[in-house]
Amino acid sequence: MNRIILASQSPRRKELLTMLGYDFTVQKSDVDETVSESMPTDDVAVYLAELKGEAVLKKFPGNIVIAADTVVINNDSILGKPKNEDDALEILKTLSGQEHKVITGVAILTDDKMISFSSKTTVSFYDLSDYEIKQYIDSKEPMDKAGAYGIQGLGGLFVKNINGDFYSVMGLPIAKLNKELKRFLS
Ligand SMILES: Cc1cn([C@H]2C[C@H](O)[C@@H](COP(=O)(O)OP(=O)(O)OP(=O)(O)O)O2)c(=O)[nH]c1=O
Repeated sequence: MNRIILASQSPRRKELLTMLGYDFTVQKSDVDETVSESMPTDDVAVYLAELKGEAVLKKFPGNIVIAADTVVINNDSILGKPKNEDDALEILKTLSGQEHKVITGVAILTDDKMISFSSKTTVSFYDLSDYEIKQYIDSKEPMDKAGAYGIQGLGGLFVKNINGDFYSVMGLPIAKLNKELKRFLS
């Protein structure tokens, strides 16, 4: 059966794929997201999206799988999800007053073909006081998000400028995905 499966546990990705109007189910991928330090940081998101997609397709062959990964890159280092509140504080201090990159990689695959692409956005933050950061961490919003913030939530108050696709920062570049998915399915 050619059904669409979103290989993601992210509620944001589910919400965003719903906007495209396709029927789909959700399966989480459970892959080890450790990557080699020698991999160029700009390639990591696509690599992980492919890995997640392949893991889910292996369990559910014969379907169309969509997977994604979002990374925040600051001075060529990847800032993942915070391990704890102290880590969130460190990450947000690093992003304060600076410009960083957010790359979301997407893979679409079936048994016999796979396409992947990425969407890069530049985000700059206002200067953040320690008090503002601590208040934000108290909201718990940063804890399950790359770079310890959510542009779609209270984290949006930190954003001075964004150059690229808002939805890609949130986890899924829906306009590009819409075009690529149509092409993939035709
Ligand atoms: C920068 C940023 C990230 N995020 C989220 C998107 C992703 O869910 C998360 C990055 O982690 P990911 O590893 O890309 O995704 P995930 O673990 O949440 O879900 P899965 O691997 O099962 O698909 O950070 C936001 O929601 N808003 C933001 O502004």
